[in-house]
Amino acid sequence: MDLNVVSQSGGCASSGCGSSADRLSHLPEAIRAKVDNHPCFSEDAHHHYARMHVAVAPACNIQCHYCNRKYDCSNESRPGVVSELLTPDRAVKKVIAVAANIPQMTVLGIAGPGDPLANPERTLETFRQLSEKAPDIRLCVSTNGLALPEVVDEICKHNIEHVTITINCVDPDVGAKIYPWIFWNNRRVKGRKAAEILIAQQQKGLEMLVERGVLVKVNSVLIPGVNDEHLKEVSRAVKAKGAFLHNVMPLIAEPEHGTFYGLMGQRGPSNEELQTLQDACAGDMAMMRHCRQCRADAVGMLGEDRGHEFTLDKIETMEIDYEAAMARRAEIHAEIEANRTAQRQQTGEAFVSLSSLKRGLKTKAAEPRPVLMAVATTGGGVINQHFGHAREFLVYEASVNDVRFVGARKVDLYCSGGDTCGDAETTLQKIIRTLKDCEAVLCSKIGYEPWSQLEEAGITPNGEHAMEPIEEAIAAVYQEMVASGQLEQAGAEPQRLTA
Ligand SMILES: C[S@@+](CC[C@H](N)C(=O)[O-])C[C@H]1O[C@@H](n2cnc3c(N)ncnc32)[C@H](O)[C@@H]1O
Ligand code: SF4
Repeated sequence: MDLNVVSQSGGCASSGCGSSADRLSHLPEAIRAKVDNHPCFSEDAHHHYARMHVAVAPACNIQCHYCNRKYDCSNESRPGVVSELLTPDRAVKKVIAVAANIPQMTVLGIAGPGDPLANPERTLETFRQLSEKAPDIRLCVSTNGLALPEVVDEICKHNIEHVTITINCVDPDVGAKIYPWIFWNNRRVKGRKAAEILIAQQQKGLEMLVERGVLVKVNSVLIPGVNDEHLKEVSRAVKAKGAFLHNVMPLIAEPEHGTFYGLMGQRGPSNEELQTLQDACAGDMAMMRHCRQCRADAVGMLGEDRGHEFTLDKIETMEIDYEAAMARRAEIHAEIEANRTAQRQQTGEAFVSLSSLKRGLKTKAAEPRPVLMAVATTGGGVINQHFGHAREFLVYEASVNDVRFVGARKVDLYCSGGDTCGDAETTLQKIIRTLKDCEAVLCSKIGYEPWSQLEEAGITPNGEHAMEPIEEAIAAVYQEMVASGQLEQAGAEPQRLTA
């Protein structure tokens, strides 16, 4: 997570080399303690800790042109999608079962499938029971913000320290193109007026939460041609009000989802468009780039879904002693933290080496160009996944200044056995297209076929850094590339590493 600029923390500004874990160290202790093991609020934490959502909130008080909660597919990971709705009692049972079986699970979020605050009794009852029965789990909630100001105090009563508000605009003319209606004071309000009310409530809710010391993440859906340029203004506005993090997410719009945008042929942004906008907003605001746009009943590490292991029939049969589970969880968290410290030290050494490379450059123009590299990992902050088993690749940008995470890219599984058969493009070709702007792919192992096709496409496969911390491995590969002279920029003085 790029935390070079952090507003709610009191305005920390750092620059120069530093791993994502190190960047957390610039935060005031009280804030670091809140995000350090929160996979959605800290990029570094998402390598080590898991989250879950419980689907207790079916209704919504507004309509967004990109949302249709009726369309469900159990194989699909997308916001608003769920397999089964839960009562608060059942949700609590499920959370306890998951926490006992997945000790890395530190966060329980309520994010739908509708709006949690349009279902206040169900949402608050779930939080009330959990804060009593599972006090070691962080609670958070995700909302469109319409009902937020009225429930802020109630939320704070349940010890909720993290809230996400979806803010797609601060201009009602833009809002009128995203929201056809809201339900407000027992009637339906449409068009510009609806957007005006929604925006005012969101901004008021944000201010109230910040005043009470709650960390606020703002989600914005990037809708090309509708709010793309406008999101920079949104970023500035929410930063000024004290938001902690801005998460610009790509619109998902397929005709078969039955949404207005899907049916109208509205497209989502490309990876490049998303990254360009995130970079443009980053000057003003700390950006989240590791969001996986989870289902409203997701369970596990970000990017994975273990919900099928915890269906109602399965949890009914589980006998859990949560006192004992809490002790075990604490032990495992201590192990995770010991590993993170060791990784931080290793990565720190690689960054010292990058810094000396930068100092050795004669001029700015002589700097080797930055490159993108993709990584296959199952978590733990290390390169530990076979190329063929990856369902997503994490993409990092390496330069002489830094190694920074820029995003996760989903792919179809290469080793699924059902590749070519009649498709115009094979699974491997699709993966290569997804990674076409990357210079290298780092994984634990890779087969002969993908190796040769990646090379042919100009992407260097690399299996030499298995089990190494990700950022350390990337820094090492980058330095090898610089040493070989392959990253020299046109017109710049040639640079060679001597060591
Ligand atoms: C399903 S919503 C639930 C919480 C709440 N109702 C809200 O909208 O903030 C979770 C997040 O997914 C986003 N989302 C929903 N449908 C989406 C889509 N088709 N494309 C991109 N983001 C979407 C929402 O904007 C929101 O930020
Ligand atoms: S506010 Fe959330 S649940 Fe409601 S329509 Fe929009 S995305 Fe869907």
